[in-house]
Amino acid sequence: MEPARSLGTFVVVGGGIAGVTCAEQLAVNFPEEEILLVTASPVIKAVTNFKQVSKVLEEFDVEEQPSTVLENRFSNIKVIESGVKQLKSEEHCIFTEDGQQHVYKKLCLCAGAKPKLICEGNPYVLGIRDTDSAQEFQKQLTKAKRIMIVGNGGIALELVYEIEGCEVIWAIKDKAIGNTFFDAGAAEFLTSKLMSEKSEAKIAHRRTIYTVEGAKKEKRTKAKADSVGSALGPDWHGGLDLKGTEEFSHSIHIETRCEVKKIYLQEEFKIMKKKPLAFPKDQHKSVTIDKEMWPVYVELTNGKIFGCDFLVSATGVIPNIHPFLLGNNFDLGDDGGLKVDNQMRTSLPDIYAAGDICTACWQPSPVWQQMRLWTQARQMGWYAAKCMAAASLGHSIEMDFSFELFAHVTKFFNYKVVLLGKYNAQGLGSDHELMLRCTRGQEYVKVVMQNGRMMGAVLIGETDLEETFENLILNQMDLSSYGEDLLDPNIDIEDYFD
Ligand SMILES: Cc1cc2nc3c(=O)[nH]c(=O)nc-3n(C[C@H](O)[C@H](O)[C@H](O)COP(=O)(O)OP(=O)(O)OC[C@H]3O[C@@H](n4cnc5c(N)ncnc54)[C@H](O)[C@@H]3O)c2cc1C
Ligand SMILES: NC(=O)C1=CN([C@@H]2O[C@H](COP(=O)(O)OP(=O)(O)OC[C@H]3O[C@@H](n4cnc5c(N)ncnc54)[C@H](O)[C@@H]3O)[C@@H](O)[C@H]2O)C=CC1
Repeated sequence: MEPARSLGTFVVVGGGIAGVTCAEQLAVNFPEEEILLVTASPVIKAVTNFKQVSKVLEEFDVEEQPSTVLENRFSNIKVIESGVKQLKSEEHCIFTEDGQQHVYKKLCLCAGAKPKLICEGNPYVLGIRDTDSAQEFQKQLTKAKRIMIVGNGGIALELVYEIEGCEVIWAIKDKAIGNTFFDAGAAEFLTSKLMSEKSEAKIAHRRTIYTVEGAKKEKRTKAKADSVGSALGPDWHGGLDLKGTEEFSHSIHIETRCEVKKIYLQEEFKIMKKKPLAFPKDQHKSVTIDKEMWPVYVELTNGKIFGCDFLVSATGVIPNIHPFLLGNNFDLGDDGGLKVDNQMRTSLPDIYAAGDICTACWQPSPVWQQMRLWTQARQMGWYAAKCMAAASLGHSIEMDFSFELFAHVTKFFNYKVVLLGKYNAQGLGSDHELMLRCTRGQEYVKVVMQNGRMMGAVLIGETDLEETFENLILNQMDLSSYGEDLLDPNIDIEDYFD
Protein backbone atom coordinates (compact mmCIF):
# COMPACT_ATOMS: atom_id res chain seq x y z
CA MET A 1 0.00 0.00 0.00
CA GLU A 2 1.30 3.50 -0.84
CA PRO A 3 2.14 5.47 2.31
CA ALA A 4 0.51 8.82 2.97
CA ARG A 5 3.26 11.01 1.54
CA SER A 6 1.47 14.34 1.73
CA LEU A 7 1.53 14.18 5.53
CA GLY A 8 5.25 14.43 6.03
CA THR A 9 7.83 17.12 5.54
CA PHE A 10 11.25 17.15 3.91
CA VAL A 11 13.64 15.67 6.46
CA VAL A 12 17.43 15.80 6.26
CA VAL A 13 19.59 13.77 8.66
CA GLY A 14 23.07 15.09 9.50
CA GLY A 15 24.49 18.49 10.39
CA GLY A 16 27.68 18.17 8.34
CA ILE A 17 28.35 19.92 5.06
CA ALA A 18 26.17 17.55 3.01
CA GLY A 19 23.14 17.78 5.32
CA VAL A 20 23.30 21.52 5.93
CA THR A 21 23.76 22.31 2.23
CA CYS A 22 20.84 20.02 1.37
CA ALA A 23 18.56 21.59 4.00
CA GLU A 24 19.49 25.12 2.89
CA GLN A 25 18.76 24.34 -0.73
CA LEU A 26 15.42 22.73 0.12
CA ALA A 27 14.55 25.78 2.22
CA VAL A 28 15.22 28.02 -0.79
CA ASN A 29 13.19 25.80 -3.12
CA PHE A 30 10.23 25.47 -0.78
CA PRO A 31 10.03 28.71 1.19
CA GLU A 32 6.51 27.89 2.34
CA GLU A 33 7.39 24.49 3.78
CA GLU A 34 9.15 23.49 6.97
CA ILE A 35 12.42 21.61 6.45
CA LEU A 36 13.57 19.43 9.35
CA LEU A 37 17.28 18.97 9.92
CA VAL A 38 17.88 16.19 12.43
CA THR A 39 21.42 15.93 13.72
CA ALA A 40 23.28 14.10 16.46
CA SER A 41 25.86 16.87 16.88
CA PRO A 42 25.37 20.00 18.96
CA VAL A 43 26.75 22.20 16.19
CA ILE A 44 26.27 22.33 12.45
CA LYS A 45 28.74 22.98 9.64
CA ALA A 46 28.23 26.00 7.42
CA VAL A 47 29.96 26.80 4.14
CA THR A 48 31.03 30.45 4.08
CA ASN A 49 32.96 32.60 1.60
CA PHE A 50 32.20 30.17 -1.19
CA LYS A 51 34.31 30.93 -4.25
CA GLN A 52 34.08 29.21 -7.63
CA VAL A 53 37.79 29.29 -8.52
CA SER A 54 37.22 27.95 -12.03
CA LYS A 55 34.51 25.94 -13.78
CA VAL A 56 34.69 23.09 -11.29
CA LEU A 57 37.32 24.01 -8.71
CA GLU A 58 35.85 25.57 -5.63
CA GLU A 59 37.18 26.97 -2.38
CA PHE A 60 35.29 27.82 0.74
CA ASP A 61 35.66 28.31 4.43
CA VAL A 62 33.84 26.12 6.87
CA GLU A 63 32.40 27.29 10.14
CA GLU A 64 31.07 25.27 13.01
CA GLN A 65 28.02 27.15 14.21
CA PRO A 66 25.28 26.65 16.79
CA SER A 67 22.18 25.39 14.98
CA THR A 68 20.28 28.55 15.89
CA VAL A 69 22.43 30.46 13.38
CA LEU A 70 21.04 28.27 10.60
CA GLU A 71 17.48 28.64 11.90
CA ASN A 72 17.93 32.40 11.99
CA ARG A 73 19.15 32.48 8.42
CA PHE A 74 16.32 30.27 7.15
CA SER A 75 13.06 30.76 8.98
CA ASN A 76 11.67 27.55 7.47
CA ILE A 77 14.49 25.29 8.72
CA LYS A 78 13.96 23.62 12.07
CA VAL A 79 16.93 21.84 13.62
CA ILE A 80 16.32 18.89 15.92
CA GLU A 81 19.36 18.03 17.94
CA SER A 82 18.99 14.32 18.44
CA GLY A 83 20.41 11.21 16.80
CA VAL A 84 18.24 9.04 14.59
CA LYS A 85 18.06 5.59 16.13
CA GLN A 86 15.70 3.92 13.69
CA LEU A 87 14.23 4.33 10.25
CA LYS A 88 10.98 2.71 9.21
CA SER A 89 11.11 3.21 5.49
CA GLU A 90 7.75 1.61 4.72
CA GLU A 91 6.04 3.95 7.15
CA HIS A 92 8.11 6.94 5.98
CA CYS A 93 9.16 7.64 9.52
CA ILE A 94 12.31 8.18 11.60
CA PHE A 95 12.67 7.76 15.35
CA THR A 96 15.09 9.93 17.30
CA GLU A 97 16.88 9.35 20.59
CA ASP A 98 14.74 11.99 22.32
CA GLY A 99 11.75 9.67 21.87
CA GLN A 100 10.17 11.61 19.00
CA GLN A 101 9.13 10.35 15.61
CA HIS A 102 9.07 12.34 12.40
CA VAL A 103 7.14 11.46 9.28
CA TYR A 104 8.82 12.45 6.03
CA LYS A 105 7.64 12.77 2.49
CA LYS A 106 11.22 12.78 1.29
CA LEU A 107 14.26 12.00 3.41
CA CYS A 108 17.93 12.70 2.72
CA LEU A 109 20.46 10.73 4.77
CA CYS A 110 23.69 12.68 5.28
CA ALA A 111 25.08 11.01 8.42
CA GLY A 112 28.67 11.02 7.14
CA ALA A 113 31.23 8.40 8.03
CA LYS A 114 33.41 7.39 10.94
CA PRO A 115 37.09 6.45 11.15
CA LYS A 116 37.85 2.87 10.16
CA LEU A 117 40.26 2.04 12.97
CA ILE A 118 42.87 -0.71 12.72
CA CYS A 119 41.79 -1.85 16.15
CA GLU A 120 38.46 -0.98 17.82
CA GLY A 121 38.20 -0.37 21.55
CA ASN A 122 41.93 0.03 22.30
CA PRO A 123 42.38 3.31 24.24
CA TYR A 124 45.88 3.71 22.75
CA VAL A 125 44.53 3.74 19.18
CA LEU A 126 43.03 7.12 18.31
CA GLY A 127 41.00 8.12 15.26
CA ILE A 128 40.42 11.70 14.15
CA ARG A 129 37.06 12.75 12.79
CA ASP A 130 35.39 15.56 14.68
CA THR A 131 36.26 18.38 17.07
CA ASP A 132 36.11 16.12 20.12
CA SER A 133 38.40 13.46 18.70
CA ALA A 134 40.85 16.12 17.47
CA GLN A 135 40.94 17.67 20.94
CA GLU A 136 41.50 14.30 22.56
CA PHE A 137 44.39 13.71 20.17
CA GLN A 138 45.88 17.10 21.01
CA LYS A 139 45.58 16.38 24.74
CA GLN A 140 47.38 13.07 24.40
CA LEU A 141 50.05 14.63 22.19
CA THR A 142 51.03 17.21 24.82
CA LYS A 143 52.19 14.31 27.01
CA ALA A 144 53.80 12.27 24.24
CA LYS A 145 57.43 11.73 23.27
CA ARG A 146 56.79 9.29 20.47
CA ILE A 147 53.70 8.29 18.50
CA MET A 148 52.99 6.03 15.57
CA ILE A 149 50.82 7.12 12.64
CA VAL A 150 49.29 4.33 10.60
CA GLY A 151 47.77 5.08 7.18
CA ASN A 152 48.83 6.95 4.10
CA GLY A 153 45.96 9.23 3.14
CA GLY A 154 44.88 12.80 3.87
CA ILE A 155 44.98 12.75 7.67
CA ALA A 156 48.39 11.06 7.90
CA LEU A 157 49.89 13.48 5.36
CA GLU A 158 48.63 16.47 7.30
CA LEU A 159 49.69 15.14 10.70
CA VAL A 160 53.27 14.21 9.86
CA TYR A 161 53.82 17.72 8.62
CA GLU A 162 52.14 19.50 11.51
CA ILE A 163 53.38 17.58 14.55
CA GLU A 164 56.38 19.01 16.36
CA GLY A 165 58.30 18.08 19.48
CA CYS A 166 57.41 14.41 19.23
CA GLU A 167 59.02 11.53 17.39
CA VAL A 168 56.72 10.15 14.72
CA ILE A 169 56.96 6.67 13.29
CA TRP A 170 54.87 6.64 10.15
CA ALA A 171 53.87 3.13 9.08
CA ILE A 172 52.51 2.82 5.53
CA LYS A 173 51.40 -0.14 3.43
CA ASP A 174 52.80 1.32 0.24
CA LYS A 175 56.20 2.06 -1.25
CA ALA A 176 55.68 5.82 -1.22
CA ILE A 177 53.86 8.38 0.92
CA GLY A 178 50.39 9.76 0.19
CA ASN A 179 49.08 6.94 -1.98
CA THR A 180 45.49 8.20 -2.06
CA PHE A 181 46.58 11.49 -3.59
CA PHE A 182 49.89 10.95 -5.34
CA ASP A 183 52.16 8.72 -7.36
CA ALA A 184 55.72 7.93 -6.29
CA GLY A 185 57.14 10.96 -8.15
CA ALA A 186 55.02 13.47 -6.31
CA ALA A 187 55.67 11.60 -3.07
CA GLU A 188 59.42 11.94 -3.60
CA PHE A 189 58.97 15.67 -4.28
CA LEU A 190 57.07 16.08 -1.01
CA THR A 191 59.27 13.78 1.08
CA SER A 192 62.31 15.89 0.32
CA LYS A 193 60.41 18.90 1.61
CA LEU A 194 59.42 17.04 4.77
CA MET A 195 62.95 15.97 5.49
CA SER A 196 64.62 19.29 4.55
CA GLU A 197 62.27 21.50 6.52
CA LYS A 198 63.12 19.91 9.86
CA SER A 199 64.17 23.07 11.56
CA GLU A 200 62.90 25.75 9.20
CA ALA A 201 60.11 27.99 10.37
CA LYS A 202 56.94 27.22 8.46
CA ILE A 203 55.71 29.82 6.02
CA ALA A 204 52.10 30.81 6.29
CA HIS A 205 50.07 29.85 3.25
CA ARG A 206 46.47 30.71 2.56
CA ARG A 207 44.07 27.82 2.28
CA THR A 208 40.51 27.07 3.04
CA ILE A 209 39.88 27.95 6.63
CA TYR A 210 38.06 25.96 9.26
CA THR A 211 36.66 27.93 12.18
CA VAL A 212 34.67 27.15 15.28
CA GLU A 213 33.44 30.69 15.84
CA GLY A 214 30.46 30.71 18.13
CA ALA A 215 30.49 26.97 18.43
CA LYS A 216 33.26 26.95 20.99
CA LYS A 217 30.91 28.68 23.36
CA GLU A 218 28.61 25.66 23.17
CA LYS A 219 28.86 23.45 26.21
CA ARG A 220 29.28 19.82 25.27
CA THR A 221 27.56 17.49 27.66
CA LYS A 222 28.97 14.01 28.22
CA ALA A 223 26.14 12.50 26.20
CA LYS A 224 26.94 14.78 23.32
CA ALA A 225 30.65 14.10 23.47
CA ASP A 226 29.90 10.43 23.02
CA SER A 227 27.81 10.90 19.92
CA VAL A 228 29.22 11.33 16.44
CA GLY A 229 30.09 14.85 15.38
CA SER A 230 30.62 16.16 11.86
CA ALA A 231 33.89 15.54 10.11
CA LEU A 232 36.59 18.11 10.40
CA GLY A 233 37.92 19.63 7.24
CA PRO A 234 40.28 22.15 5.70
CA ASP A 235 42.82 23.51 8.17
CA TRP A 236 41.24 21.61 11.06
CA HIS A 237 44.63 21.56 12.79
CA GLY A 238 45.03 25.34 12.41
CA GLY A 239 43.58 26.02 15.86
CA LEU A 240 45.31 23.10 17.58
CA ASP A 241 48.78 23.23 19.04
CA LEU A 242 50.17 19.94 17.75
CA LYS A 243 53.22 19.80 19.95
CA GLY A 244 54.65 16.91 21.90
CA THR A 245 56.87 17.18 24.94
CA GLU A 246 60.21 17.79 23.21
CA GLU A 247 61.84 20.93 21.81
CA PHE A 248 62.42 19.98 18.18
CA SER A 249 60.55 20.41 14.94
CA HIS A 250 59.94 17.39 12.69
CA SER A 251 61.36 14.03 13.66
CA ILE A 252 59.86 11.45 11.35
CA HIS A 253 60.80 7.92 10.55
CA ILE A 254 58.88 6.22 7.72
CA GLU A 255 58.39 2.44 7.65
CA THR A 256 57.14 1.48 4.18
CA ARG A 257 55.36 -1.65 2.90
CA CYS A 258 54.14 -2.79 6.28
CA GLU A 259 51.02 -3.01 8.38
CA VAL A 260 50.36 -3.33 12.07
CA LYS A 261 50.54 -6.97 13.10
CA LYS A 262 49.90 -6.64 16.82
CA ILE A 263 49.67 -4.04 19.54
CA TYR A 264 50.91 -4.97 23.03
CA LEU A 265 50.31 -3.12 26.26
CA GLN A 266 53.44 -2.56 28.37
CA GLU A 267 52.72 -5.33 30.88
CA GLU A 268 51.94 -7.82 28.16
CA PHE A 269 55.07 -6.85 26.26
CA LYS A 270 57.40 -7.20 29.26
CA ILE A 271 56.77 -10.92 29.51
CA MET A 272 57.25 -11.46 25.78
CA LYS A 273 60.98 -10.77 25.86
CA LYS A 274 60.86 -9.29 22.34
CA LYS A 275 63.32 -6.55 21.36
CA PRO A 276 61.89 -3.13 20.48
CA LEU A 277 63.90 -0.83 18.20
CA ALA A 278 65.07 2.64 19.14
CA PHE A 279 63.87 5.56 17.01
CA PRO A 280 66.11 5.54 13.92
CA LYS A 281 67.43 9.12 14.04
CA ASP A 282 69.98 8.54 11.33
CA GLN A 283 69.15 6.22 8.42
CA HIS A 284 72.85 5.39 7.94
CA LYS A 285 73.58 4.21 11.48
CA SER A 286 72.64 0.72 12.56
CA VAL A 287 69.43 0.49 14.54
CA THR A 288 69.78 -0.06 18.26
CA ILE A 289 67.55 -1.69 20.83
CA ASP A 290 65.26 0.65 22.73
CA LYS A 291 65.84 0.64 26.50
CA GLU A 292 63.01 3.03 27.33
CA MET A 293 59.63 1.77 28.58
CA TRP A 294 56.56 2.74 26.56
CA PRO A 295 52.83 2.45 27.26
CA VAL A 296 52.33 0.41 24.06
CA TYR A 297 54.44 -1.59 21.64
CA VAL A 298 53.56 -2.08 18.01
CA GLU A 299 54.73 -5.06 16.03
CA LEU A 300 54.76 -4.42 12.29
CA THR A 301 54.39 -7.05 9.57
CA ASN A 302 58.04 -6.40 8.59
CA GLY A 303 59.04 -7.83 11.97
CA LYS A 304 60.09 -4.51 13.55
CA ILE A 305 58.72 -3.51 16.93
CA PHE A 306 58.52 0.08 18.19
CA GLY A 307 57.35 1.39 21.52
CA CYS A 308 55.28 4.58 21.61
CA ASP A 309 52.85 6.60 23.71
CA PHE A 310 49.90 5.95 21.38
CA LEU A 311 48.92 5.31 17.75
CA VAL A 312 46.81 7.33 15.35
CA SER A 313 44.83 5.16 12.99
CA ALA A 314 44.41 7.34 9.91
CA THR A 315 43.17 4.44 7.85
CA GLY A 316 40.12 5.74 6.04
CA VAL A 317 36.43 5.90 6.87
CA ILE A 318 33.32 3.73 6.90
CA PRO A 319 29.92 5.23 6.10
CA ASN A 320 27.60 5.74 9.09
CA ILE A 321 24.75 3.57 7.89
CA HIS A 322 24.17 1.53 11.01
CA PRO A 323 21.17 3.40 12.51
CA PHE A 324 19.26 3.14 9.25
CA LEU A 325 19.65 -0.53 8.46
CA LEU A 326 17.30 -2.42 10.77
CA GLY A 327 14.34 -3.61 8.71
CA ASN A 328 15.40 -1.66 5.62
CA ASN A 329 16.87 -3.46 2.68
CA PHE A 330 19.20 -0.80 1.27
CA ASP A 331 21.53 -1.66 -1.61
CA LEU A 332 25.05 -1.09 -0.31
CA GLY A 333 28.28 -0.34 -2.17
CA ASP A 334 31.50 -2.32 -1.68
CA ASP A 335 32.77 0.45 0.56
CA GLY A 336 29.72 0.08 2.81
CA GLY A 337 27.92 3.23 1.63
CA LEU A 338 24.27 3.60 0.62
CA LYS A 339 24.20 3.20 -3.14
CA VAL A 340 22.73 6.25 -4.89
CA ASP A 341 21.74 6.71 -8.53
CA ASN A 342 22.12 9.78 -10.71
CA GLN A 343 19.22 11.45 -8.87
CA MET A 344 20.89 10.75 -5.46
CA ARG A 345 18.15 8.21 -4.71
CA THR A 346 18.95 5.20 -2.57
CA SER A 347 17.32 1.87 -3.41
CA LEU A 348 14.36 2.67 -1.11
CA PRO A 349 11.47 4.94 -2.13
CA ASP A 350 11.73 8.62 -1.19
CA ILE A 351 15.08 8.15 0.55
CA TYR A 352 18.04 10.07 -0.82
CA ALA A 353 21.62 10.16 0.46
CA ALA A 354 24.55 12.57 0.03
CA GLY A 355 28.12 13.07 1.23
CA ASP A 356 30.36 10.53 2.96
CA ILE A 357 27.47 8.15 3.72
CA CYS A 358 26.71 7.38 0.08
CA THR A 359 28.35 5.42 -2.71
CA ALA A 360 27.88 6.97 -6.14
CA CYS A 361 26.55 4.25 -8.42
CA TRP A 362 25.69 6.13 -11.54
CA GLN A 363 27.74 5.78 -14.72
CA PRO A 364 30.30 8.49 -13.98
CA SER A 365 31.91 10.86 -16.44
CA PRO A 366 35.24 9.33 -17.61
CA VAL A 367 37.12 11.94 -15.57
CA TRP A 368 35.19 11.89 -12.30
CA GLN A 369 35.42 9.60 -9.30
CA GLN A 370 33.95 9.71 -5.87
CA MET A 371 36.25 10.57 -2.98
CA ARG A 372 35.00 11.32 0.50
CA LEU A 373 35.83 15.00 0.48
CA TRP A 374 34.37 18.22 1.74
CA THR A 375 33.75 19.57 -1.76
CA GLN A 376 31.88 16.46 -2.87
CA ALA A 377 29.79 16.53 0.31
CA ARG A 378 28.71 20.08 -0.57
CA GLN A 379 28.05 19.31 -4.22
CA MET A 380 26.09 16.15 -3.41
CA GLY A 381 24.03 17.86 -0.69
CA TRP A 382 23.12 20.67 -3.06
CA TYR A 383 22.33 18.34 -5.95
CA ALA A 384 20.31 15.94 -3.76
CA ALA A 385 18.09 18.84 -2.69
CA LYS A 386 17.59 19.81 -6.35
CA CYS A 387 16.66 16.20 -7.18
CA MET A 388 14.25 15.95 -4.23
CA ALA A 389 12.60 19.18 -5.30
CA ALA A 390 12.27 18.07 -8.92
CA ALA A 391 10.92 14.65 -7.92
CA SER A 392 8.27 16.16 -5.71
CA LEU A 393 7.10 18.13 -8.75
CA GLY A 394 7.10 14.92 -10.79
CA HIS A 395 10.27 15.20 -12.88
CA SER A 396 13.97 14.47 -12.79
CA ILE A 397 16.96 16.68 -13.55
CA GLU A 398 20.24 16.46 -15.46
CA MET A 399 23.35 15.49 -13.55
CA ASP A 400 25.01 18.59 -12.16
CA PHE A 401 28.06 19.95 -13.97
CA SER A 402 30.26 19.54 -10.87
CA PHE A 403 30.22 15.77 -11.47
CA GLU A 404 31.73 16.17 -14.95
CA LEU A 405 35.28 16.49 -13.68
CA PHE A 406 36.93 15.47 -10.42
CA ALA A 407 38.60 18.55 -8.98
CA HIS A 408 40.14 18.96 -5.54
CA VAL A 409 42.27 21.76 -4.20
CA THR A 410 44.03 21.35 -0.89
CA LYS A 411 47.37 21.88 0.81
CA PHE A 412 49.95 19.31 1.75
CA PHE A 413 53.30 20.13 3.34
CA ASN A 414 52.50 23.79 2.81
CA TYR A 415 52.20 23.38 -0.96
CA LYS A 416 49.03 24.13 -2.84
CA VAL A 417 47.88 20.84 -4.37
CA VAL A 418 45.36 20.61 -7.21
CA LEU A 419 44.09 17.25 -8.40
CA LEU A 420 42.11 17.01 -11.61
CA GLY A 421 40.30 14.13 -13.32
CA LYS A 422 42.09 10.78 -13.33
CA TYR A 423 45.07 12.37 -11.63
CA ASN A 424 46.58 9.01 -10.75
CA ALA A 425 45.49 7.35 -14.00
CA GLN A 426 42.80 5.55 -11.96
CA GLY A 427 41.09 2.91 -14.10
CA LEU A 428 43.04 3.79 -17.26
CA GLY A 429 45.00 0.53 -17.29
CA SER A 430 48.42 0.59 -18.92
CA ASP A 431 47.13 2.48 -21.94
CA HIS A 432 48.22 5.96 -20.86
CA GLU A 433 51.28 8.20 -20.79
CA LEU A 434 52.56 10.56 -18.15
CA MET A 435 54.28 13.88 -18.71
CA LEU A 436 56.21 15.48 -15.91
CA ARG A 437 57.76 18.78 -15.01
CA CYS A 438 59.43 19.22 -11.66
CA THR A 439 61.50 21.93 -10.02
CA ARG A 440 62.69 20.65 -6.66
CA GLY A 441 61.29 22.65 -3.77
CA GLN A 442 59.07 24.66 -6.08
CA GLU A 443 56.61 22.80 -8.25
CA TYR A 444 55.61 19.37 -9.51
CA VAL A 445 53.37 19.07 -12.55
CA LYS A 446 52.15 15.76 -13.89
CA VAL A 447 49.62 15.19 -16.63
CA VAL A 448 47.99 11.90 -17.56
CA MET A 449 47.39 11.51 -21.30
CA GLN A 450 45.41 8.89 -23.18
CA ASN A 451 45.07 8.81 -26.98
CA GLY A 452 46.40 12.36 -27.13
CA ARG A 453 43.75 13.61 -24.69
CA MET A 454 44.39 14.95 -21.24
CA MET A 455 42.67 12.76 -18.63
CA GLY A 456 44.08 14.08 -15.40
CA ALA A 457 46.70 16.22 -13.68
CA VAL A 458 48.50 16.72 -10.38
CA LEU A 459 49.67 20.28 -9.79
CA ILE A 460 51.81 20.96 -6.73
CA GLY A 461 53.01 24.49 -5.98
CA GLU A 462 51.90 27.78 -7.55
CA THR A 463 51.71 26.45 -11.10
CA ASP A 464 48.81 28.60 -12.29
CA LEU A 465 47.88 25.82 -14.69
CA GLU A 466 44.65 24.62 -13.11
CA GLU A 467 42.20 26.56 -15.24
CA THR A 468 43.85 25.73 -18.54
CA PHE A 469 44.20 22.05 -17.66
CA GLU A 470 40.67 21.89 -16.38
CA ASN A 471 39.48 23.15 -19.78
CA LEU A 472 41.72 20.74 -21.66
CA ILE A 473 40.39 17.79 -19.68
CA LEU A 474 36.79 18.93 -20.06
CA ASN A 475 36.94 19.60 -23.80
CA GLN A 476 39.01 16.45 -24.56
CA MET A 477 40.85 18.25 -27.35
CA ASP A 478 43.40 16.16 -29.25
CA LEU A 479 46.74 17.47 -27.97
CA SER A 480 49.00 14.99 -29.80
CA SER A 481 50.56 17.66 -31.97
CA TYR A 482 51.75 19.69 -28.97
CA GLY A 483 53.81 16.85 -27.52
CA GLU A 484 56.10 17.90 -24.69
CA ASP A 485 55.42 21.59 -25.37
CA LEU A 486 52.40 21.17 -23.17
CA LEU A 487 54.62 21.36 -20.12
CA ASP A 488 57.36 23.61 -21.46
CA PRO A 489 57.70 26.37 -18.86
CA ASN A 490 58.90 28.79 -21.58
CA ILE A 491 55.65 28.50 -23.49
CA ASP A 492 52.66 30.33 -22.17
CA ILE A 493 50.23 27.51 -22.53
CA GLU A 494 47.21 29.70 -21.79
CA ASP A 495 47.89 31.68 -24.98
CA TYR A 496 48.02 28.42 -26.93
CA PHE A 497 44.50 27.46 -26.10
CA ASP A 498 42.77 30.82 -25.90
C1 LIG B 1 40.58 15.29 9.99
C2 LIG B 1 39.88 15.45 8.67
C3 LIG B 1 40.37 16.36 7.75
C4 LIG B 1 39.73 16.51 6.51
N1 LIG B 1 40.24 17.41 5.62
C5 LIG B 1 39.62 17.59 4.43
C6 LIG B 1 40.12 18.53 3.49
O1 LIG B 1 41.12 19.20 3.74
N2 LIG B 1 39.46 18.68 2.32
C7 LIG B 1 38.35 17.96 2.03
O2 LIG B 1 37.77 18.15 0.96
N3 LIG B 1 37.85 17.06 2.91
C8 LIG B 1 38.46 16.85 4.09
N4 LIG B 1 37.97 15.93 4.97
C9 LIG B 1 36.79 15.14 4.57
C10 LIG B 1 35.51 15.93 4.83
O3 LIG B 1 35.55 16.50 6.12
C11 LIG B 1 34.29 15.00 4.69
O4 LIG B 1 34.32 14.37 3.44
C12 LIG B 1 33.00 15.80 4.77
O5 LIG B 1 32.99 16.65 5.88
C13 LIG B 1 31.80 14.86 4.84
O6 LIG B 1 30.65 15.61 5.10
P1 LIG B 1 29.29 14.90 5.46
O7 LIG B 1 28.29 15.99 5.65
O8 LIG B 1 28.98 13.84 4.47
O9 LIG B 1 29.55 14.12 6.83
P2 LIG B 1 29.94 14.63 8.29
O10 LIG B 1 30.66 15.90 8.27
O11 LIG B 1 30.56 13.46 8.97
O12 LIG B 1 28.53 14.93 8.98
C14 LIG B 1 27.68 13.91 9.39
C15 LIG B 1 26.62 14.50 10.29
O13 LIG B 1 25.67 13.50 10.59
C16 LIG B 1 25.41 13.48 11.97
N5 LIG B 1 24.97 12.13 12.33
C17 LIG B 1 25.68 10.98 12.33
N6 LIG B 1 24.89 9.95 12.70
C18 LIG B 1 23.67 10.48 12.93
C19 LIG B 1 22.44 9.93 13.36
N7 LIG B 1 22.28 8.63 13.62
N8 LIG B 1 21.39 10.76 13.51
C20 LIG B 1 21.51 12.08 13.27
N9 LIG B 1 22.65 12.64 12.86
C21 LIG B 1 23.71 11.85 12.70
C22 LIG B 1 26.72 13.91 12.61
O14 LIG B 1 26.51 14.41 13.91
C23 LIG B 1 27.15 15.00 11.63
O15 LIG B 1 26.53 16.21 11.93
C24 LIG B 1 38.59 15.74 6.20
C25 LIG B 1 38.09 14.83 7.14
C26 LIG B 1 38.73 14.68 8.36
C27 LIG B 1 38.19 13.69 9.36
N1 LIG C 1 43.42 17.61 2.48
C1 LIG C 1 42.51 16.70 2.23
O1 LIG C 1 41.94 16.64 1.17
C2 LIG C 1 42.17 15.75 3.32
C3 LIG C 1 41.15 14.84 3.16
N2 LIG C 1 40.81 14.00 4.16
C4 LIG C 1 39.68 13.05 3.97
O2 LIG C 1 39.24 12.61 5.24
C5 LIG C 1 38.92 11.23 5.23
C6 LIG C 1 39.70 10.46 6.26
O3 LIG C 1 41.12 10.57 6.01
P1 LIG C 1 42.09 9.31 6.09
O4 LIG C 1 41.77 8.47 7.29
O5 LIG C 1 43.47 9.80 5.91
O6 LIG C 1 41.60 8.40 4.86
P2 LIG C 1 42.14 8.17 3.38
O7 LIG C 1 41.10 7.38 2.70
O8 LIG C 1 42.62 9.44 2.77
O9 LIG C 1 43.43 7.26 3.59
C7 LIG C 1 43.40 6.01 4.23
C8 LIG C 1 44.79 5.39 4.16
O10 LIG C 1 44.88 4.31 5.06
C9 LIG C 1 45.48 3.21 4.40
N3 LIG C 1 44.98 2.00 5.07
C10 LIG C 1 43.73 1.50 5.03
N4 LIG C 1 43.65 0.41 5.82
C11 LIG C 1 44.87 0.24 6.38
C12 LIG C 1 45.42 -0.71 7.29
N5 LIG C 1 44.68 -1.69 7.82
N6 LIG C 1 46.72 -0.58 7.64
C13 LIG C 1 47.48 0.41 7.13
N7 LIG C 1 47.01 1.33 6.28
C14 LIG C 1 45.73 1.25 5.90
C15 LIG C 1 45.11 3.36 2.95
O11 LIG C 1 46.03 2.69 2.13
C16 LIG C 1 45.19 4.87 2.80
O12 LIG C 1 46.49 5.25 2.57
C17 LIG C 1 39.17 10.76 3.81
O13 LIG C 1 37.93 10.79 3.15
C18 LIG C 1 40.11 11.82 3.23
O14 LIG C 1 39.97 11.99 1.85
C19 LIG C 1 41.49 13.99 5.34
C20 LIG C 1 42.49 14.88 5.56
C21 LIG C 1 42.92 15.83 4.57
